[in-house]
Amino acid sequence: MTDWTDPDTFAQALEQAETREKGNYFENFEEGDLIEHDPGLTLTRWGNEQWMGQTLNHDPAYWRTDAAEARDFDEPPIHPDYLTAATLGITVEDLSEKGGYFLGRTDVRFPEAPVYAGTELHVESEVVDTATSSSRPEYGIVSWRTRGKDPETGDVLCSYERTNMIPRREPVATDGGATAEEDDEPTLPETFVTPEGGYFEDFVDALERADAENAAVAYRHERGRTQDDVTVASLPLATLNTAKQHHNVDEMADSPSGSIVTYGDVTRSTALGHARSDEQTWREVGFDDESFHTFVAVGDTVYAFTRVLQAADDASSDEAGTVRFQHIAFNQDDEPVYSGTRTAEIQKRSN
Ligand SMILES: C/C(=C\C(=O)O)C(=O)SCCNC(=O)CCNC(=O)[C@H](O)C(C)(C)COP(=O)(O)OP(=O)(O)OC[C@H]1O[C@@H](n2cnc3c(N)ncnc32)[C@H](O)[C@@H]1OP(=O)(O)O
Repeated sequence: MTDWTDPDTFAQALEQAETREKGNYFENFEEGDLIEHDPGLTLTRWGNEQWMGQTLNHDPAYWRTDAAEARDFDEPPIHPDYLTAATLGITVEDLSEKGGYFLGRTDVRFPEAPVYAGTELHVESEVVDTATSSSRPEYGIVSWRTRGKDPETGDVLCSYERTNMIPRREPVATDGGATAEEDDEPTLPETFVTPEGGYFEDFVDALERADAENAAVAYRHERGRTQDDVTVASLPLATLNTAKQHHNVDEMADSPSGSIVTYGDVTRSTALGHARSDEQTWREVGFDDESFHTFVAVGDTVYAFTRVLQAADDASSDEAGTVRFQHIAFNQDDEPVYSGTRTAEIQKRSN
């Protein structure tokens, strides 16, 4: 009788067998398609704390009841970074498990009301754009509008538009992409101003000083977080993110990165954690123009750099003001790995 586990026999069996594939190719997506994602998860306090702890998001309002109550929360809520990562993680099986790269995201928005542990997350996505990648014939570029909902109330808890490169079943002829233009000389302001503290007034004051001196409010944060198996593989899996980029070393050996890479939401949340450690965050409003510039892998260290763009006294609470930042995550070689703008309400000093 044939022993199917004999190595030579089994090698032949593998050659003959068809693979039951996962995920979708570029050709499977058509503008207007609405996809309801089967996976869903209950946002737990454990998942929240695991995410926040590993990404150095230590805002006490998300950890301690008294600090939560001081911010008008009933209890420590689910952190917006974990909510965003879970909303995206659930979509990967349908949208991007086939491979390709998470290029960017914009219009990330949260409602004013906090989300609490115990909420079940249901997620749907709509294909909003499909485009040819002129530089990479084996890929197309797909954008989706995704909404994470509380099925009990129907409330949208997190929404955004995300863009990925997605492998094509059949490569197409392309024009090879535009040739890179010569970069202009960088024209950075001569002076960088650093806020003296982390309250709203400190950002307003820094912007006023920068305006008077024709300078920028820009500074780096000291903390760094080296990527390890937990951040690269465990955190995305905990959000049901099935992208092989994060947990299949064997498959990734032949990819441009050569190995598994950090989930984009871990990279950005880590950089944001560093930035938030130097401010008095009141509430996250949203994120725009997020881009992932290059891979982050096990052994790389994620640092953060912040520019303060704008401040306005128009927050949802009298106790805070609104500040718009640009955050840039960078690695140990000073290469930008992520950038995005963030609108957040920052606590006022008087409180
Ligand atoms: C969840 C998840 C995966 C998943 O979801 O399952 C993940 O977490 S995975 C980890 C996080 N992720 C990364 O680690 C990627 C980091 N990144 C890179 O390693 C490089 O970026 C690259 C190798 C991908 C490309 O490298 P590159 O070829 O040199 O890059 P570019 O030429 O800039 O972009 C090529 C084409 O994408 C267009 N393009 C770029 N950005 C945007 C955008 N924001 N919106 C719309 N189109 C965009 C561009 O317009 C060009 O289009 P054309 O092909 O038509 O010219």
